[in-house]
Amino acid sequence: MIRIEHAVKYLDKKVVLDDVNLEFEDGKIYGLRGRNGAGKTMILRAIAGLIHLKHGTITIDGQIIHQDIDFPPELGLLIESNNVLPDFTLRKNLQLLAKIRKVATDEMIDEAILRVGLDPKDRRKVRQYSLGMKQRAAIAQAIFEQPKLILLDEPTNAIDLDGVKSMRAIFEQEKQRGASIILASHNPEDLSVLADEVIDMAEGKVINAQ
Ligand SMILES: Nc1ncnc2c1ncn2[C@@H]1O[C@H](COP(=O)(O)OP(=O)(O)OP(=O)(O)O)[C@@H](O)[C@H]1O
Repeated sequence: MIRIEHAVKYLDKKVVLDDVNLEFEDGKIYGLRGRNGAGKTMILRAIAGLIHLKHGTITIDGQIIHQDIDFPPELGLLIESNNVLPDFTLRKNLQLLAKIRKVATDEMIDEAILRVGLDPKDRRKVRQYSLGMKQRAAIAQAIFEQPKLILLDEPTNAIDLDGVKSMRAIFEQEKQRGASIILASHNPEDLSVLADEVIDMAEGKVINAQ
């Protein structure tokens, strides 16, 4: 369970999170909707522990971010800029990350790469991938350790039509596995097909009551 209480964040003297209060139950998919600049990415960054709030708290299973823990303990993350290292193969990327938490085996890594429609034996560096392949690689990175919480910012961007369907199927399977997913999307179908609950945001505020 994730609880955001009175979250306030300023950037360049502008309020980007304005007294946000939200609760996310385990095992559900939540969609964040809103115009460019509404604060969707900021919410994801805050839950991931990537920004410090001016006021308020974010509690993950009873532990407060930046007080009890630095980051959510089991996190899969795909936020905006692609953070897959471009000068390694995707397999090497995931193997390097796997050394940190030591939960993912080589089999889990290969399975994640196959699930997103890429080839674990591909010798190309991620730099040489197409835009859509890079996005698939980022999805593989977000899911390969079977995390409890998955945060996805525009996960289906740049992915072809068939690919979008299979990525949505992956997110559904992750939910069935027990993961909680919070995704920001401008794709209405991502939200209508996937989300158990949609949260509307505008100007740093949540505008629909939960
Ligand atoms: N590095 C930054 N410095 C200053 N302001 C920022 C920075 N990053 C984001 N902002 C501001 O924070 C606000 C919320 O941005 P955020 O990226 O959360 O929006 P969003 O809802 O994800 O938009 P989009 O749909 O375009 O991805 C915007 O007003 C944006 O200008």
